[in-house]
Amino acid sequence: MSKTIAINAGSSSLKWQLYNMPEEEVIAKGIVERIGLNDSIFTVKYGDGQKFEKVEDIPTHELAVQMLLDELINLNILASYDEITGVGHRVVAGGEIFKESVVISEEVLKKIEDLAELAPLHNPANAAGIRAFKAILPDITSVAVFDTAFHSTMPPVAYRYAIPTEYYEKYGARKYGAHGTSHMYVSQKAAEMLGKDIDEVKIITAHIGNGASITAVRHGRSIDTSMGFTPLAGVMMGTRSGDIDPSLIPFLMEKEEITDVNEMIEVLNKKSGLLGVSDTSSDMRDIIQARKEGNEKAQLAFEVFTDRIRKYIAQYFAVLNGADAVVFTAGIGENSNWVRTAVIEKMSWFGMEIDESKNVFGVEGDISTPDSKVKVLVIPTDEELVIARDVERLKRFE
Ligand SMILES: Nc1ncnc2c1ncn2[C@@H]1O[C@H](COP(=O)(O)OP(=O)(O)O)[C@@H](O)[C@H]1O
Ligand SMILES: CC(=O)OP(=O)(O)O
Ligand SMILES: [Mg+2]
Repeated sequence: MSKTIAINAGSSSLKWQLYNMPEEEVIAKGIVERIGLNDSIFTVKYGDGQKFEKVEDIPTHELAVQMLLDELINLNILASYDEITGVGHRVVAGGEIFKESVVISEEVLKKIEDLAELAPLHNPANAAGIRAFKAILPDITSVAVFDTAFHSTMPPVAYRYAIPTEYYEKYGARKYGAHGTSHMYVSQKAAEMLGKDIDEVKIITAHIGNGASITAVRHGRSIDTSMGFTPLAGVMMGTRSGDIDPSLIPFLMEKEEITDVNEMIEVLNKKSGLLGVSDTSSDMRDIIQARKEGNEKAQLAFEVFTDRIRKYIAQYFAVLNGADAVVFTAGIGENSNWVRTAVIEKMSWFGMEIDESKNVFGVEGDISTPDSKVKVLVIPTDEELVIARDVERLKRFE
């Protein structure tokens, strides 16, 4: 038996799970939130229901990794680091270079860092996590699992932008998508739930967390997805605008006297979305609470958010020429019956109807009525498990 750790480093968080493999038994898991801000929150769950939490400033991903490795020993989860034989890291952008998971060499790591332009909020954090692990555990199998890999099957008709061809050819200016590990995992689960072979079904997957994207899946492959060249495009998110008219960028820069375009992109990445429209919060739980209290901006933010998701789902009915199921996953998709209802209730023409008695907090599985032609499914995602499986698979080739 060997232990494998899966690391999912986000722009401001680091989620991890430690497994006994190949049994896929979770030994411990944790999350470090608010990295780079004050009062970062460090949580570990282990044993039979034990929990460890501390709140202190954690300025970097390196420190977060160092702390989690220290606590594995301090909390007696591990007797020694020798028990860990593999680590898998989520990497958001793999560009056109990485179409599947790879063992991380120095050259691979350099390329991941070079791909930061395609995921400015994510790849630098992913690379920092990799470097921090390499420094402490240099000899274990280290694998990168790319968010973009599942989308590498998209046809040119989906991934090309209507801009001069030379920009695609010279710079790879195209759609890459993200959250692929999650879209793959939940679409496979959906086929199982429908009792059908993945090859026979058409599925629309809605990964709605702090970052959010919608994907059209046919024959188990991604054929279109809402995120673009970077994870800024597509539906509205917690702090990201999603699709906007690009002409707004120079217009707003002039009006606001912003001279650096990166500053403008930062506004679209970090000050927009739910936060920007509501002027209240980027967190859906706060938005739902505020709208209940009559906050009109929060109400509008909620409506724009669900409107954009509905429109992308509708688009993908056209791309797939129909679908067997729509899947909701990730923090909001799994937990918010309000969002699911708001998205689906205006889509009865598409053959979807939610059974509200099933659409409750904590539900998993089919939430549609028996008459609903297209099934509406809630499926918890598990990016960490897919990562751990890839480490196990690639270990054999080391
Ligand atoms: N019970 C809930 N109701 C509504 N939204 C929720 C609930 N629990 C979590 N969320 C939302 O999920 C989002 C975070 O999702 P998550 O998938 O963890 O994001 P990420 O991985 O991108 O950091 C937040 O907007 C949070 O408010
Ligand atoms: C790519 C992306 O948006 O990831 P996350 O949802 O973890 O921010
Ligand atoms: Mg996520």
